[in-house]
Amino acid sequence: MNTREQLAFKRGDMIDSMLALKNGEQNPIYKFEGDNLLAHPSSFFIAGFEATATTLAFVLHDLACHPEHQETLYKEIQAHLSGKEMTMDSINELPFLDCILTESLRLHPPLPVTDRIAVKDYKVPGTELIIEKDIAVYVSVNATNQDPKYFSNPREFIPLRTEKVEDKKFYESLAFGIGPRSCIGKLFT
Ligand code: HEM
Repeated sequence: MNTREQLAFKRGDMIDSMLALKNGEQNPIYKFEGDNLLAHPSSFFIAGFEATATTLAFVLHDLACHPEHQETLYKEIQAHLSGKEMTMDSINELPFLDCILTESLRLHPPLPVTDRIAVKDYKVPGTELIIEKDIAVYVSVNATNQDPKYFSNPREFIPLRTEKVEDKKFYESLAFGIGPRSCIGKLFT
């Protein structure tokens, strides 16, 4: 960041955004400087790197176990990308690749547990269980992603799933979490 600032060189990337926050008007409660500033790119790196690497490893594993899907994906890539520059937009036009990633993430979520803190007392419907305010709640992503209520043959790798979105409580799966604190990087992936 110091080097970028000294060279006054802009790339429109995250470092530029961090410098804009550092040099902009500061909120006295949370100042974008020192460790506070450093924490943001660090959390992006930590949150993004391992999860992406694990996802890719499992996608390759699933494709190796299912050569028929590997062949379909290969043909899709050839048809759309052969002889063209590979860009974010062109990669986003590969629907079967999306299905492969989504299904692999459903079966092998790199973060198999997500957590929240109850903001108020909550009675779990249909039970006598009360989750009290301030209690940490851990949600098993694997249990939801492999629940036969939402996914037929849940342990099978089926990229072209036919469940209707309206029949499911969750669109796709919980691999990127859910709600306002869901994964900020999911659109990059
Ligand atoms: C396939 C790759 C990835 C998977 C499966 C994944 C999964 C997740 C999950 C499950 C969460 C917790 C969400 C929740 O509790 O509801 C999360 C949070 C987060 N992820 Fe990812 N992630 C991936 C890639 C990335 C990348 C590439 C970045 C950064 C560029 C990133 C940055 C973050 C950050 C900053 C959070 C915390 C969000 C918050 O607390 O508001 N992730 N991710």
